[in-house]
Amino acid sequence: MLMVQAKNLKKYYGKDENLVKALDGIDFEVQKGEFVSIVGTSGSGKSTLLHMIGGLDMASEGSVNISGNDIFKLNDDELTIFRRREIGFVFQQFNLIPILNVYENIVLPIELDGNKIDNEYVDTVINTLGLKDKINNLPNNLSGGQQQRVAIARALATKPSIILADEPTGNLDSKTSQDVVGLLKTMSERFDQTIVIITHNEEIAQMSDRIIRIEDGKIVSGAVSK
Ligand SMILES: Nc1ncnc2c1ncn2[C@@H]1O[C@H](COP(=O)(O)OP(=O)(O)OP(=O)(O)O)[C@@H](O)[C@H]1O
Repeated sequence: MLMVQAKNLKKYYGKDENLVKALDGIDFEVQKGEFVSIVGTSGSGKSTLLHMIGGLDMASEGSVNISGNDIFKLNDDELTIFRRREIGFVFQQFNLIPILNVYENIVLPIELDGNKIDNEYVDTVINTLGLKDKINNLPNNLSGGQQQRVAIARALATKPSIILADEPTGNLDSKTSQDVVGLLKTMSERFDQTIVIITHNEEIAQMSDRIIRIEDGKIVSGAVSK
């Protein structure tokens, strides 16, 4: 089942002599349950691409369809709700709420959406990520790897169509990075969760099901699954 489809996606910044073609005609697809990495050198357009797929910024041209929704056709309010329900974000800086404990951080997006917590599912996520004995801790009392695992649990909590992770291992040492990405892979397999990560790190990328390579705003390989 097709989960993400980008068509002729372009993002231009500035104009005339200052024109930057951050994305210059991108086409790709991600199937449900795939764990895909997007790899490219600094400035190649990775973050811009992730922001487009996540509905955080508008494209100059082209379309992004997520789980049957043409996201650039949604108005601001619809897009806000769509993001909250259908997209789980994971960032390099974890972005946990310091005054909430681990459990409260994880279930916050469910509560913000006014939904009932599926305790069995949330417990399974917490256990699989090895966070069971940490649920009452505040984020500041956790290691970086543990904090990122909480951010992953929070992203999974609403059962989104897709998880988008922007350099999720950027603040972690290499052993912890491999552990965290290994857990993302497990989550993808166990819950048939679609996951797209951006990474500079070739070793991390090799752990994914497919690598999309981007250069100068264009995809050079891996645009569709084999
Ligand atoms: N808001 C902006 N205004 C102008 N140019 C921008 C803006 N955001 C990004 N760019 C330019 O677009 C290009 C792609 O940037 P982007 O951040 O997507 O690359 P990246 O591959 O994620 O880089 P990095 O790995 O360093 O984060 C770069 O040339 C960048 O300078």
